[in-house]
Parts: sequence; C-alpha cells; structure tokens
Amino acid sequence: MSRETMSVARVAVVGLGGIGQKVVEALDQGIAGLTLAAISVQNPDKHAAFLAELGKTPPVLPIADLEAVADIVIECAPAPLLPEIVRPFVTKGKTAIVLSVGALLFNDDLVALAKTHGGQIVVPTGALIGLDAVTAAAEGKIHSVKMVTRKPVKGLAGAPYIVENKIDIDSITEPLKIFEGTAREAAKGFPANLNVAVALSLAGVGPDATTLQIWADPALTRNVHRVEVDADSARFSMQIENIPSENPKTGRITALSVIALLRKRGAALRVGT
Ligand SMILES: NC(=O)C1=CN([C@@H]2O[C@H](COP(=O)(O)OP(=O)(O)OC[C@H]3O[C@@H](n4cnc5c(N)ncnc54)[C@H](OP(=O)(O)O)[C@@H]3O)[C@@H](O)[C@H]2O)C=CC1
Ligand SMILES: O=C([O-])CC(=O)C(=O)O
Repeated sequence: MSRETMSVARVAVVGLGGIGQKVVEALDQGIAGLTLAAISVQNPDKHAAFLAELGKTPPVLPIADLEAVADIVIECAPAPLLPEIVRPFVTKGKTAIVLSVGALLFNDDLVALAKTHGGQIVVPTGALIGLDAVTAAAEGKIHSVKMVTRKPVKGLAGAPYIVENKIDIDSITEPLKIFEGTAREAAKGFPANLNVAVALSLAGVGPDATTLQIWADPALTRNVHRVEVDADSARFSMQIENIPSENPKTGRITALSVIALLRKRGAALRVGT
C-alpha cells in the first residue's frame, strides 16, 4: 500500500496536562495520516473550555472505552495508569506511545503482551536527547552510560524518595546531590521526575547498568540532563537544558518530541533512527 492510500489511523490521548494538551492541539490542527478519535482525563469539567476551542471537539471517554475507537493510544498521564492504558491496545495488536516510561519497569508483562499479539510500545525521546545515537551504539558494545540530572527544587518536590528519606530540599541554598543509583532505583523513587533516565536505559544498557545522579539546585530554572556514553563505536556526551512546561516537572520539549514522532510516521522523508 502506498503512503497516499494508507488508511488514516485513529489516535486517543490520555491526559491533558503539560504534554497531552500540546499533542491534542497538534492533532487537531492536522498531522498527516492521523485523526484525533477521543481523549480521556480525570476531570472533564476542568478541560471543557480547552476542548471547546478545538476545531473538532473529540469525545471524552473513560480509559477502558478508548481501544474500541482508536488504533493508537498516547499515554500522557500519571504513571500508575500506564498498565490500564497500554494493555487493551497491545493485546489487540495496536500501538501505545508512552511517556510514563518508568512504569514500564514495574509492568514488564506489557512488552511480552505486545510481542505475543503483534502490538507495539513506543517510547519517544521525550525530554531527553540522543536516543538515536544510544540505540545505534547498542548495536555494538556499550561500556557505560552515566547520567547526571540537575533540577530546580520544584521540579523534584514531592518525589517518594525525597519524602521517604525526609530530605528537606525546600530550604537548600546550594546544589545538593539527593540521589545516586541506577535508573531502576530512580524510577521507583522519582516516578514523575526521571522517566528520561529509564528511556535512556531502555535504549542502551538497561535499567540496572545505567547510573544516575540527581541534584537539586536552587539557582536553576531549567531541568538539565547530562549523559556520557562510552561504547566500542564512539564516545559521546550530551546535555539538554529543558524549559519547564506548565507542569514544572515536565520539560516543554517533551510534547514536541511526541508531535515530531507522530509526523515522522507518515512522512515521505524520515530523519533520525
Ligand atoms: N518520557 C519523558 O521524557 C517524560 C515523561 N513525563 C511523564 O509523562 C506523564 C504526563 O506528564 P504531564 O503531562 O506533565 O502530566 P500532568 O500532571 O501535567 O497531566 C496529567 C494528566 O493526566 C490526567 N489524568 C489523571 N488521572 C486520570 C485518569 N484516571 N484518567 C484519565 N486521565 C487522568 C490528568 O487529568 P486532569 O487534568 O483532568 O486532572 C492530567 O490531564 C507523567 O507520568 C510524567 O512523569 C514527563 C516529562 C518527560
Ligand atoms: O523525565 C521526566 O520525567 C521529566 C524530565 O526530567 C524533564 O522534563 O526534563
């Protein structure tokens, strides 16, 4: 089938926060080969004005009803919702694009389900950088992947690791290293703050071999991620300084990464792996 005759895929979006709103706006404005079929939110009343402004207002449905009306679901929701969003789609051989990547580590049946039923779970580069180079390097041998994240205090506030360890980040006046460990440990301790570390780990050497430091820095206004990779094909380091979205934990570029991914799907020229 040529791309011109390819049927239009129906997309459902879960969540209208820092990421979901921008993705829905882009779909509403038009992305080749895709149509916005439905959305799901916690509190539909809160989003009535936003939805009314769209060119074509999509139906607001419970998560459980999305699979019946869509071919692709985009999860832009709190991490605990990941399995109930992804499972129905991949079980029917459909695609789930996920942002709460950390939650994949605690629901490893989902990838197996997708494999069995011919579905696909897609992790966009999101708030990070260079996952193309990491996946390329992983075709050879990667010796190490190290990440250092620095965030303003409000980009980390409320994380379970901080609460459980009674770390008082609100009163810090100097940069403070609050965590050092693996991407898997970070996914547990920082489920709403460090999805990027898990995405990096899944692209490269896995969640137990990818190491991470997290710093709270009261002087910062951006979420800064620095990654160092040493492989048998190349050594590279990369850094991104993310401007927070309306959600201080989430970089603005995250939604743009999802939109770019959606556009690539139907493009005549695809750049990057
Ligand atoms: N992979 C990556 O690079 C990145 C991933 N993330 C992750 O992406 C996810 C989304 O982030 P973000 O958009 O900033 O989050 P927000 O907190 O801004 O938005 C979350 C949305 O989820 C909706 N929601 C909550 N409960 C339900 C429910 N039961 N049913 C349907 N919808 C629900 C909320 O609805 P309502 O508005 O009605 O309350 C809200 O619109 C988070 O897990 C975040 O950690 C973030 C940044 C980078
Ligand atoms: O990884 C995340 O969940 C969010 C993040 O660090 C960012 O937006 O920079």
